[in-house]
Amino acid sequence: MKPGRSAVQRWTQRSARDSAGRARSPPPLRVEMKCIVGIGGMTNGGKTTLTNNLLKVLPNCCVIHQDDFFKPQDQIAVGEDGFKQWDVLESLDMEAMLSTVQAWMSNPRKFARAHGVSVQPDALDTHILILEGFLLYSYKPLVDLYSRRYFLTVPYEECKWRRSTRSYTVPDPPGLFDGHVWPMYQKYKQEMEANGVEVVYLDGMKSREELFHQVREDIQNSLLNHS
Ligand SMILES: Nc1ncnc2c1ncn2[C@@H]1O[C@H](COP(=O)(O)OP(=O)(O)O)[C@@H](O)[C@H]1O
Ligand SMILES: NC(=O)c1ccc[n+]([C@@H]2O[C@H](COP(=O)(O)O)[C@@H](O)[C@H]2O)c1
Ligand SMILES: [Mg+2]
Repeated sequence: MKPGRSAVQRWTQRSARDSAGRARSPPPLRVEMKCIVGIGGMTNGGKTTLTNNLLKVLPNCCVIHQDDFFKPQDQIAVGEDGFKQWDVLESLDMEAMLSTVQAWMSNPRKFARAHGVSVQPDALDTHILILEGFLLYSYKPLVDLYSRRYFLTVPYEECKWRRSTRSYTVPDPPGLFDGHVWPMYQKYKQEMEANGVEVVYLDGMKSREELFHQVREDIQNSLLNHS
Protein backbone atom coordinates (compact mmCIF):
# COMPACT_ATOMS: atom_id res chain seq x y z
CA MET A 1 0.00 0.00 0.00
CA LYS A 2 1.31 3.46 -0.82
CA PRO A 3 -0.59 5.96 1.31
CA GLY A 4 -0.10 9.62 0.47
CA ARG A 5 1.85 11.40 3.18
CA SER A 6 2.13 15.07 3.97
CA ALA A 7 4.27 15.55 7.06
CA VAL A 8 4.59 19.21 7.85
CA GLN A 9 6.87 20.35 10.64
CA ARG A 10 6.47 24.10 10.85
CA TRP A 11 9.61 24.68 12.80
CA THR A 12 11.91 27.24 11.33
CA GLN A 13 14.93 29.13 12.62
CA ARG A 14 12.77 32.24 12.89
CA SER A 15 10.09 30.67 15.07
CA ALA A 16 12.46 28.71 17.28
CA ARG A 17 12.57 31.64 19.76
CA ASP A 18 9.75 33.73 21.17
CA SER A 19 9.67 37.54 21.11
CA ALA A 20 11.71 37.68 24.34
CA GLY A 21 14.39 35.49 22.79
CA ARG A 22 13.53 32.43 24.89
CA ALA A 23 13.87 29.07 23.19
CA ARG A 24 10.48 27.60 22.29
CA SER A 25 9.86 23.88 22.43
CA PRO A 26 9.05 22.48 18.98
CA PRO A 27 5.39 21.74 18.20
CA PRO A 28 4.44 18.05 18.01
CA LEU A 29 5.20 16.49 14.65
CA ARG A 30 1.94 15.73 12.91
CA VAL A 31 2.08 13.03 10.27
CA GLU A 32 -0.94 12.91 8.03
CA MET A 33 -1.50 9.70 6.13
CA LYS A 34 -4.24 9.40 3.52
CA CYS A 35 -5.34 6.12 2.13
CA ILE A 36 -8.00 5.38 -0.51
CA VAL A 37 -9.40 1.85 -0.54
CA GLY A 38 -11.57 0.53 -3.38
CA ILE A 39 -14.29 -2.01 -2.66
CA GLY A 40 -15.16 -2.90 -6.23
CA GLY A 41 -16.32 -5.86 -8.25
CA MET A 42 -19.46 -7.27 -9.75
CA THR A 43 -23.01 -6.30 -8.97
CA ASN A 44 -24.28 -8.26 -5.97
CA GLY A 45 -20.81 -9.43 -5.05
CA GLY A 46 -21.37 -8.01 -1.56
CA LYS A 47 -19.60 -4.64 -1.91
CA THR A 48 -22.07 -2.49 0.00
CA THR A 49 -22.41 -5.05 2.80
CA LEU A 50 -18.65 -5.34 3.25
CA THR A 51 -18.18 -1.57 3.09
CA ASN A 52 -20.80 -0.91 5.75
CA ASN A 53 -19.10 -3.42 8.04
CA LEU A 54 -15.67 -1.86 7.52
CA LEU A 55 -17.00 1.64 8.17
CA LYS A 56 -18.03 0.61 11.67
CA VAL A 57 -14.45 -0.23 12.72
CA LEU A 58 -11.94 1.69 10.62
CA PRO A 59 -10.70 4.92 12.19
CA ASN A 60 -11.41 8.27 10.54
CA CYS A 61 -13.09 6.50 7.67
CA CYS A 62 -15.30 8.17 5.06
CA VAL A 63 -17.14 6.54 2.16
CA ILE A 64 -18.19 7.49 -1.34
CA HIS A 65 -20.71 5.22 -3.05
CA GLN A 66 -20.49 5.11 -6.84
CA ASP A 67 -24.22 4.33 -7.04
CA ASP A 68 -24.88 7.89 -5.84
CA PHE A 69 -23.48 9.16 -9.15
CA PHE A 70 -25.88 7.47 -11.58
CA LYS A 71 -27.24 10.01 -14.04
CA PRO A 72 -31.02 10.59 -14.08
CA GLN A 73 -33.01 7.95 -15.90
CA ASP A 74 -33.79 10.19 -18.88
CA GLN A 75 -30.06 10.56 -19.57
CA ILE A 76 -29.42 6.83 -19.74
CA ALA A 77 -28.93 5.69 -23.34
CA VAL A 78 -31.03 2.89 -24.82
CA GLY A 79 -28.92 0.31 -26.65
CA GLU A 80 -29.62 -1.52 -29.90
CA ASP A 81 -30.68 -4.38 -27.66
CA GLY A 82 -33.54 -2.18 -26.37
CA PHE A 83 -32.18 -2.07 -22.81
CA LYS A 84 -31.33 1.09 -20.89
CA GLN A 85 -27.55 0.96 -20.60
CA TRP A 86 -27.18 1.33 -16.83
CA ASP A 87 -24.01 -0.74 -16.58
CA VAL A 88 -21.69 1.42 -18.67
CA LEU A 89 -19.34 4.12 -17.40
CA GLU A 90 -21.21 6.82 -19.34
CA SER A 91 -24.27 6.25 -17.13
CA LEU A 92 -22.34 7.60 -14.17
CA ASP A 93 -21.28 11.18 -13.53
CA MET A 94 -17.67 10.22 -12.92
CA GLU A 95 -16.45 13.83 -13.03
CA ALA A 96 -18.68 14.59 -10.04
CA MET A 97 -17.42 11.49 -8.25
CA LEU A 98 -13.81 12.53 -8.90
CA SER A 99 -14.51 16.03 -7.54
CA THR A 100 -15.88 14.48 -4.37
CA VAL A 101 -12.75 12.35 -4.00
CA GLN A 102 -10.59 15.44 -4.54
CA ALA A 103 -12.50 17.31 -1.83
CA TRP A 104 -11.63 14.50 0.59
CA MET A 105 -7.99 14.49 -0.54
CA SER A 106 -7.55 18.21 -0.04
CA ASN A 107 -9.01 18.20 3.48
CA PRO A 108 -10.05 14.83 4.92
CA ARG A 109 -10.88 16.33 8.33
CA LYS A 110 -13.23 18.90 6.86
CA PHE A 111 -14.79 16.24 4.61
CA ALA A 112 -15.31 13.93 7.58
CA ARG A 113 -16.91 16.68 9.66
CA ALA A 114 -19.21 17.64 6.78
CA HIS A 115 -20.32 14.02 6.46
CA GLY A 116 -20.89 13.40 10.14
CA VAL A 117 -17.83 11.19 10.60
CA SER A 118 -16.13 11.67 13.96
CA VAL A 119 -12.40 12.25 13.69
CA GLN A 120 -10.07 11.05 16.41
CA PRO A 121 -7.59 13.68 17.58
CA ASP A 122 -4.29 11.86 17.36
CA ALA A 123 -0.66 12.68 16.64
CA LEU A 124 -0.66 9.95 14.02
CA ASP A 125 -3.30 11.26 11.71
CA THR A 126 -4.57 8.43 9.51
CA HIS A 127 -7.49 9.08 7.19
CA ILE A 128 -9.17 6.40 5.13
CA LEU A 129 -11.57 6.87 2.24
CA ILE A 130 -13.52 3.89 0.92
CA LEU A 131 -14.78 4.09 -2.64
CA GLU A 132 -17.47 1.49 -3.23
CA GLY A 133 -18.98 0.51 -6.54
CA PHE A 134 -19.17 -1.78 -9.56
CA LEU A 135 -17.04 0.28 -11.99
CA LEU A 136 -14.29 1.68 -9.78
CA TYR A 137 -11.28 0.66 -11.82
CA SER A 138 -12.40 1.63 -15.31
CA TYR A 139 -12.20 5.40 -15.00
CA LYS A 140 -8.64 6.54 -15.75
CA PRO A 141 -8.42 9.64 -13.47
CA LEU A 142 -9.28 7.53 -10.43
CA VAL A 143 -7.39 4.34 -11.09
CA ASP A 144 -3.99 5.37 -9.70
CA LEU A 145 -5.37 7.02 -6.57
CA TYR A 146 -6.08 3.77 -4.74
CA SER A 147 -3.78 2.40 -2.09
CA ARG A 148 -5.60 -0.93 -2.33
CA ARG A 149 -8.12 -2.19 -4.90
CA TYR A 150 -10.39 -5.05 -3.80
CA PHE A 151 -12.59 -6.87 -6.31
CA LEU A 152 -15.47 -9.07 -5.17
CA THR A 153 -16.77 -11.84 -7.41
CA VAL A 154 -19.31 -14.64 -7.15
CA PRO A 155 -20.18 -17.27 -9.80
CA TYR A 156 -22.67 -16.34 -12.54
CA GLU A 157 -25.57 -18.37 -11.07
CA GLU A 158 -25.16 -16.84 -7.62
CA CYS A 159 -24.92 -13.33 -9.05
CA LYS A 160 -28.05 -13.83 -11.14
CA TRP A 161 -29.94 -15.23 -8.17
CA ARG A 162 -28.89 -12.46 -5.78
CA ARG A 163 -29.75 -9.85 -8.40
CA SER A 164 -33.26 -11.32 -8.82
CA THR A 165 -33.89 -10.63 -5.13
CA ARG A 166 -32.84 -6.94 -5.32
CA SER A 167 -35.10 -4.00 -5.98
CA TYR A 168 -33.29 -1.08 -7.57
CA THR A 169 -34.80 2.39 -7.91
CA VAL A 170 -35.48 1.35 -11.50
CA PRO A 171 -36.48 -2.33 -11.52
CA ASP A 172 -34.65 -4.67 -13.91
CA PRO A 173 -36.78 -5.47 -16.97
CA PRO A 174 -36.93 -9.16 -17.93
CA GLY A 175 -33.74 -10.31 -19.66
CA LEU A 176 -31.58 -7.37 -18.45
CA PHE A 177 -29.17 -9.55 -16.51
CA ASP A 178 -28.20 -11.82 -19.40
CA GLY A 179 -28.69 -9.20 -22.10
CA HIS A 180 -26.81 -6.30 -20.52
CA VAL A 181 -25.57 -6.61 -16.92
CA TRP A 182 -23.47 -9.77 -17.27
CA PRO A 183 -21.94 -8.95 -20.70
CA MET A 184 -20.94 -5.46 -19.48
CA TYR A 185 -19.43 -6.91 -16.31
CA GLN A 186 -17.32 -9.25 -18.43
CA LYS A 187 -16.28 -6.52 -20.85
CA TYR A 188 -15.09 -4.09 -18.15
CA LYS A 189 -13.32 -6.81 -16.18
CA GLN A 190 -11.46 -7.95 -19.29
CA GLU A 191 -10.44 -4.35 -20.03
CA MET A 192 -9.25 -3.86 -16.47
CA GLU A 193 -7.11 -6.98 -16.67
CA ALA A 194 -5.78 -6.08 -20.13
CA ASN A 195 -4.77 -2.66 -18.74
CA GLY A 196 -2.79 -4.35 -15.98
CA VAL A 197 -4.78 -2.82 -13.12
CA GLU A 198 -3.72 -4.66 -9.98
CA VAL A 199 -6.58 -5.83 -7.79
CA VAL A 200 -6.98 -8.11 -4.78
CA TYR A 201 -9.71 -10.59 -5.72
CA LEU A 202 -12.15 -11.51 -2.95
CA ASP A 203 -14.36 -14.58 -2.99
CA GLY A 204 -17.85 -13.21 -2.44
CA MET A 205 -19.07 -16.72 -1.55
CA LYS A 206 -17.29 -16.48 1.79
CA SER A 207 -19.44 -15.44 4.71
CA ARG A 208 -19.98 -11.76 5.43
CA GLU A 209 -17.97 -12.17 8.65
CA GLU A 210 -15.04 -13.90 6.95
CA LEU A 211 -14.80 -11.22 4.27
CA PHE A 212 -14.99 -8.50 6.87
CA HIS A 213 -12.19 -9.98 8.99
CA GLN A 214 -10.01 -10.70 5.95
CA VAL A 215 -10.24 -7.19 4.55
CA ARG A 216 -10.03 -5.42 7.89
CA GLU A 217 -6.85 -7.29 8.74
CA ASP A 218 -5.37 -6.66 5.31
CA ILE A 219 -6.05 -2.91 5.50
CA GLN A 220 -4.71 -2.66 9.05
CA ASN A 221 -1.52 -4.55 8.15
CA SER A 222 -0.98 -2.31 5.17
CA LEU A 223 -1.41 0.79 7.31
CA LEU A 224 1.03 -0.52 9.92
CA ASN A 225 3.63 -1.24 7.24
CA HIS A 226 3.49 2.38 6.15
CA SER A 227 3.18 4.24 9.43
N1 LIG B 1 -20.93 -12.72 1.95
C1 LIG B 1 -22.21 -12.82 1.58
N2 LIG B 1 -22.79 -14.03 1.53
C2 LIG B 1 -24.10 -14.16 1.15
N3 LIG B 1 -24.88 -13.13 0.78
C3 LIG B 1 -24.34 -11.89 0.81
C4 LIG B 1 -22.98 -11.67 1.20
N4 LIG B 1 -22.72 -10.35 1.13
C5 LIG B 1 -23.87 -9.78 0.70
N5 LIG B 1 -24.84 -10.69 0.52
C6 LIG B 1 -26.21 -10.45 0.04
O1 LIG B 1 -26.12 -10.30 -1.39
C7 LIG B 1 -26.96 -9.24 -1.82
C8 LIG B 1 -26.11 -8.15 -2.45
O2 LIG B 1 -25.28 -7.57 -1.44
P1 LIG B 1 -24.72 -6.10 -1.59
O3 LIG B 1 -23.79 -5.88 -0.46
O4 LIG B 1 -25.84 -5.15 -1.76
O5 LIG B 1 -23.91 -6.26 -2.96
P2 LIG B 1 -23.38 -5.19 -4.02
O6 LIG B 1 -23.29 -3.87 -3.32
O7 LIG B 1 -22.07 -5.73 -4.45
O8 LIG B 1 -24.38 -5.18 -5.13
C9 LIG B 1 -27.72 -8.76 -0.58
O9 LIG B 1 -28.93 -9.47 -0.54
C10 LIG B 1 -26.82 -9.17 0.56
O10 LIG B 1 -27.51 -9.39 1.76
N1 LIG C 1 -29.03 3.25 -8.39
C1 LIG C 1 -29.71 3.37 -9.53
O1 LIG C 1 -30.23 4.43 -9.84
C2 LIG C 1 -29.80 2.17 -10.46
C3 LIG C 1 -30.77 2.16 -11.43
C4 LIG C 1 -30.82 1.07 -12.26
C5 LIG C 1 -29.92 0.03 -12.12
N2 LIG C 1 -28.98 0.07 -11.17
C6 LIG C 1 -28.01 -1.03 -11.07
O2 LIG C 1 -27.14 -0.85 -10.00
C7 LIG C 1 -26.06 -1.77 -10.21
C8 LIG C 1 -24.86 -1.34 -9.41
O3 LIG C 1 -25.15 -1.40 -8.03
P1 LIG C 1 -24.73 -2.72 -7.20
O4 LIG C 1 -23.30 -2.97 -7.50
O5 LIG C 1 -25.01 -2.35 -5.78
O6 LIG C 1 -25.60 -3.85 -7.66
C9 LIG C 1 -25.84 -1.79 -11.71
O7 LIG C 1 -25.67 -3.12 -12.14
C10 LIG C 1 -27.11 -1.15 -12.29
O8 LIG C 1 -27.73 -1.96 -13.27
C11 LIG C 1 -28.91 1.12 -10.34
MG1 LIG D 1 -24.23 -1.99 -3.74
